[in-house]
Parts: sequence; C-alpha cells; structure tokens
Amino acid sequence: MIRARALTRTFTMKKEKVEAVRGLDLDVEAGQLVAFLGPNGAGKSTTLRILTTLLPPTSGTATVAGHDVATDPAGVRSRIGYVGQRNSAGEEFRVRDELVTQGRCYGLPARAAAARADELLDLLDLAPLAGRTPGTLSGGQRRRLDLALGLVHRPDLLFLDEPSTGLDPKSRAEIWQHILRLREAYGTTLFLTTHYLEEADAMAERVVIVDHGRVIADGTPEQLKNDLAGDRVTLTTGTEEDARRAASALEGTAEGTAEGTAEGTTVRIRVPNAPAALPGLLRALDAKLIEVVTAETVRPTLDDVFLTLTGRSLTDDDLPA
Ligand SMILES: Nc1ncnc2c1ncn2[C@@H]1O[C@H](COP(=O)(O)OP(=O)(O)OP(=O)(O)O)[C@@H](O)[C@H]1O
Repeated sequence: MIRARALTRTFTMKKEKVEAVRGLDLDVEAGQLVAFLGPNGAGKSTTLRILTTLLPPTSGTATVAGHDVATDPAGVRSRIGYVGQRNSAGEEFRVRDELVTQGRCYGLPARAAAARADELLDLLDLAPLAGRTPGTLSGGQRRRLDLALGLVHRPDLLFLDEPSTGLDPKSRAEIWQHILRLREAYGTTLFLTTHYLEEADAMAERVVIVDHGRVIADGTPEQLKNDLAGDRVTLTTGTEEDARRAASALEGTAEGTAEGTAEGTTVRIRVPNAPAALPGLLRALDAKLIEVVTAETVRPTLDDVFLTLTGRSLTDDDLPA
C-alpha cells in the first residue's frame, strides 16, 4: 500500500540546508495499522506530506495505493484520505451538510452522497449531532467529524496526523475506539503519527520509529521492546554497599547484563525475560549474602526502545498542546 525508497527532502532556509527526510525506506501492507513515531523534528510530518502529495520529494521514490506520488499525484489523492492536525470542516454548514458537500466534491451523485453521509454519521456516533454546526462541537466530536470527512470517498488508506493530540483522556480513548471500528468496518489501512507512546504501543500492530529523517526501528511493539530494550529488574537492598556489590555480582552473569547499575540502595538490571530471570538473580545474591529488600520486574516501554537506540528519551520533547 505504501512503498518508499531512498525518500529525501531537503529544505533550504537562509542558505542553510535542513535535511528533513534522508533516505527513508518504508513498506506498508494493505490493512495494517502503523504508528509513525519520532521526536520533534524527526521528519514525520514531512514524510506524511510527501506521501499525501502535499510536498514533492527532493529525491527518491514513493508509491501510495499503487500510484507514484511524483508522476500521478491525482491518482494517489483519489485513493487516500488525510486527516491533518487542523480542523477540516468549515463553520457555516451543519455536520451532515458538510459530509454531503464533501461527497459531492468527490463526484458522488446527490443521493449517494447523502447515503454515505448517513453511514459515516452512524459509524462515528455523530448522528445526534448531524444538525449542529462544527463550531458548537467539542474537541473530540470535531475530531470525529474530521475522520468522517477523510473517509467520504472510501479511501483504501487513511493518513492521520496526531489524531488524539489535544484531547482529554476520555476523548482520546473514544477516538481510538472509532479508529479501530472504522478499520474493522472497511479494512482501511491506517498510517498515523502520534506523540503518545502508550497509545502506539497498545493500538498499533506495527511501529516505525524515525530519527533525523531515517527509519531506526520497525516492528511490532512487542518485537521492538523484546529485541531492543529488554525487561528491567529493579531491586532494593538494605545498604548502599550491598547495592554496589549486587550490581557488580550480577554484571555479565547469565541472568543479568553488563548494564547493571546501582544508585543509592536501588539496583537496576536489564534482562531478556525478567519474571523468569528473577529467581536466579535472587539466588545468586543470596549466595553472596546480599540482602534484597524488594524486587520488581518492569516491562520496557517504547521510550526505552528509543533510549536504547539513541541514548535520548522520546518524552524529553514537549508534548504538543
Ligand atoms: N517548510 C520548511 N522549511 C524549512 N524547514 C522545514 C520545513 N518543514 C520542516 N522543516 C524542518 O525539517 C525537519 C523535520 O520537520 P518535521 O515537521 O517533518 O518533523 P516532525 O517529526 O513532524 O516534528 P514534530 O513532531 O515536531 O511535528 C525539522 O528540522 C523542521 O524544522
């Protein structure tokens, strides 16, 4: 559904070159739900803008829904939907009329446009709001209207730029329910950016992480966490001396790794499978007469994955408002 090769986009600002996207390769199969993650300035929006034909690449190629973004942008646009960060609805028309007008813009006959509007109002739980104007809707309701507007022409692929940003937790959960529901109803391929790592972890079946304009990790959230971050065991000991001894005793052992660190009376160790490793770790420390007071196993997050790959935290960046 998406195939990009060596995609590059350079901006020149006051004679200074910014390489926003540098040789990005990407393949997305039909029906996938892909979260595109990365810190501020990593090149996510630029990539999205190239794939949705809003911006030409400096070099490289991309085919989206079978059409080349450079030579057949109209073909791409006929097969995709794009829900950006800004509201797409105007203020004058009522919700249902907005949807019907959008359908007419895509060339649907009047009756088909009305039927499609009603179908989307039902799917996105907007039917009770059909007679309201967009300005009177809440943030979450408005975001659902944006989704509906992006779906009017039955796109095979929907691009969503930060679909849940700026919403309260309840509306964020609701918008995700609707995203999953529309996927179930239409089998739409979904490619979205988000700053909420827990959402990507829980909802996306595939996560693509970009940094400095390149893909640095690509896989299911579980694969990335298992392969690139590993579990963590956190132990506390009775004394700081014991913590230091524990960290060095576990370093390089079968259960622990060289990353064992002691801070105060806390010892942190990375291991591939923490619940299975814990009994062995405790036995090893017991044999050295090191008293462990508490023991906790922690599954890694996608932020741990990014930290392992880059030494930086994705959450160091300010979340957008
Ligand atoms: N029109 C432009 N002119 C000049 N530089 C640009 C332009 N658009 C983007 N950039 C630069 O390209 C780089 C990548 O920007 P981009 O918006 O793609 O990142 P992003 O990953 O979407 O970031 P964010 O998470 O903050 O939205 C940044 O350094 C940005 O300043």
